Amino acid sequence: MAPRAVKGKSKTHQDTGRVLKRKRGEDNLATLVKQVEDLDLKIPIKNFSDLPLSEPTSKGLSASHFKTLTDIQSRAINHAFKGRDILGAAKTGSGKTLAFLVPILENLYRKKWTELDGLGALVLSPTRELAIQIFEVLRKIGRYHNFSAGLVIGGKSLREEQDRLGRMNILVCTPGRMLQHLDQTAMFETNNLQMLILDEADRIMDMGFQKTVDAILDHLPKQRQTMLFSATQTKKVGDLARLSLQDPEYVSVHEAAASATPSTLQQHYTITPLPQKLDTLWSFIRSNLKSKTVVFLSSGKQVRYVYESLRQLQPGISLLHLHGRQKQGGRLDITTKFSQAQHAVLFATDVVARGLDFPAVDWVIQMDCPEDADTYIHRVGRTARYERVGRAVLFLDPSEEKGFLKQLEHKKVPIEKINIKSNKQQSVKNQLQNMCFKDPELKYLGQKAFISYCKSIYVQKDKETFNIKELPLEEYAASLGLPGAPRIKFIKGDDAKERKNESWRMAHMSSDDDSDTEKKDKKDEKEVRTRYDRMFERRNQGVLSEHYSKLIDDEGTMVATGAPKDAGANVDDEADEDADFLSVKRRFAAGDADLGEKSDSSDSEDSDAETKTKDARGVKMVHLDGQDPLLIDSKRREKLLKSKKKLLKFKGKGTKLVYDDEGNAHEVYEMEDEDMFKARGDADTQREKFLQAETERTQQADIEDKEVMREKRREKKEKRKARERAEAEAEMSEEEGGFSHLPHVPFEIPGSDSDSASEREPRPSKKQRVSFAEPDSDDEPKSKKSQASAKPIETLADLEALASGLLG
Ligand SMILES: Nc1ncnc2c1ncn2[C@@H]1O[C@H](COP(=O)(O)OP(=O)(O)OP(=O)(O)O)[C@@H](O)[C@H]1O
Repeated sequence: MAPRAVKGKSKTHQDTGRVLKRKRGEDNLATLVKQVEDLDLKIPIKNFSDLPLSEPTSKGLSASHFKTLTDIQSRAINHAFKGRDILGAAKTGSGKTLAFLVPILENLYRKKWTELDGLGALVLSPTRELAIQIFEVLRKIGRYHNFSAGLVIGGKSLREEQDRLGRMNILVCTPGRMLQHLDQTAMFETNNLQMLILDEADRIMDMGFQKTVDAILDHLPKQRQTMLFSATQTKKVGDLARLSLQDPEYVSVHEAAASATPSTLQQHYTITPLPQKLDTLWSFIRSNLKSKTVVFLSSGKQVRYVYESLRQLQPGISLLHLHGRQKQGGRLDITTKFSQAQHAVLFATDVVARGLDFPAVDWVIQMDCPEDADTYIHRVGRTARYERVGRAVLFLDPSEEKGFLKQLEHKKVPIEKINIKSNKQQSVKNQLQNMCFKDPELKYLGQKAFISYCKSIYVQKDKETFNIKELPLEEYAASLGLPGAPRIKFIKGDDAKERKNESWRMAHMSSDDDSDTEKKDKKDEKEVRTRYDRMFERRNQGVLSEHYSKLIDDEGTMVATGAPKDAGANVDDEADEDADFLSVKRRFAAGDADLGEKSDSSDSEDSDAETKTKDARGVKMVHLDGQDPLLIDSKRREKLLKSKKKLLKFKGKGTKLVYDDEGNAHEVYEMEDEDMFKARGDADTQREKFLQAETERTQQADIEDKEVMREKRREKKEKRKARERAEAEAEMSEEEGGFSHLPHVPFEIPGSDSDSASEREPRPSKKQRVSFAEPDSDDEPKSKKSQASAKPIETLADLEALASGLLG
């Protein structure tokens, strides 16, 4: 008996303690709400400790070592606390992220937001990398809160995300994926949303995202708090109207400042004619091996080529590259590697131009001129972040100088001209040419890079700065190591014709010359062709050029590739070794099949549906049922054609049949007997009837779906009310001197055991704390450490695992 009495007594004490704790929590919350109401917006706040903050946020901020507020934080957070719509503009690296994350946590906390309330805040980011970064900061400072938070950026199964989305309080996402969920995830409701945040707002509101963002906005309640942040803020009336902003507070930190860029940033430009850019970049990298540098290029293809080619030249510093076409896992690995590196060069497109906070970047090099001054500001903002120093250099072609400097001046960007020391300039042109000749893949990348660069110039709106006709394209192609400027299809008009003819004329220049014609005839007689002849025939035959012609001297040997002259003498030997790889005879059309004869039996292992032949000149061909013959013009192609899986592509998909009871095969959809069809009335009436029946069916389904949703909502509400009633009763009994067995912990997220909200008990007996797990600071007690600690995120898988943990 006695032990039971002790146990009963201690339980009573526990319950009383819990009730008191809850009461204290309620009182603190009421005080917090009052402090926020009384907040004087005119008094700037210096320290986070001076802000009316909840305990979990205060702890999260100090554990992340944030003590004093930056300007934008000091001017935006208090307005945001009061529920105002905000247009926040501040220089790059000035701490805009916390300026919206702290209000998210605090505003939801003061509203006692729980899982049952659904989505409370939505943060939109233009890129996945930025979304991940924002989510990580949220995890850090929100680690002591109980909100559930999720990252929705695509790159993984929609189904997996769908299951968890309905239980999120805070979401950080990219617009495309968000819209997909809003359209397709039945249990995902946003009608309770309190806050919408657009980071890099001007980018999100611009043309590229316009339709997606408008469609997202259609799903969101009009009554909400909306906050927009960017270093280059939009104030376009149209944009503000689209977002239904209500009397927004324009918080601009740098509007009155002398410059739009951080004062700790040194900015320079150098006039580098297009054909010298790569040499200049190489020279820069070679003389800054102990630096961390981001190099911006205008397209993913440019990035790939510059990365691949310079990597092969082994500059003595680690090189990385990042562009939007890479797989998400790889992208995350690269950002992590670059963040952690002390010295490295990252070649990137504008996918990293905005928002990314790589630590300690020394240099930003803009090898390709950005499309406008805003993009320039964001790019250079990857260095000189939060009071650190940094340097930026912009490479300008002489034709770009006037127009672009005007733009920069207009945007208050202070920039000075510098010259490259000629004794430091190294040329890689010859090496690149050599590499491109040896490696057709590299040459191919180079050609793609060339074309995409030209395209990027051609599509620019600012014709004062970007004029493709003023660019020395032939020399530029040579500087990339290419044997001539690839033909550019998108340049229309007379000019294009000229170029095309020029290119053709160059390619056939030797045959115009009598002596060369003689040699050519002799050459044809003996069928002796060099490796390079074959290489040029193999790919991009339209690319033959003056440059290539120059590279081949009268004897047909190579002279100008940087390779020793007698290397040319060995060319034929090498060519023999590589005969299969290089014996490409694309000029024989596949339709020339009747020239062919059956190949020998060694090829007979291939499927029955295909037969192999050789044409009169020995080129192998594969004949597939009912298809034009496919040419085997290289080893690679031959291998490809041996793969049955790959051959399926050429064979068509086959037809699906269904069998009736007698075993007769039928098409899945067969034409009905015409008489029977007519017997049922004329086609229009039948169509009408069909449409009507389908409309009724979908309407009925819609009604049923809505009923199910209503029922689920009703259940949720009832459970919530039941819980509140129970809490009220508990308090009553406390006041009456009794105690309650029902503990109350505000902002609790129910445990992860059950899948749907409707299955969960209104007050789970064992609660699972869901926190923004993060390695703890040393000063935390051990027990708490275990709650909030997690291993640092290194891969996408880690991040996903973490998100799953949060989403439970
Ligand atoms: N109050 C603060 N105290 C100390 N460091 C801070 C504070 N606020 C932000 N920082 C740091 O400053 C850096 C830049 O912050 P953040 O990424 O939020 O800048 P931003 O204004 O969003 O930049 P961008 O315009 O490039 O997106 C980060 O490393 C962040 O940790």
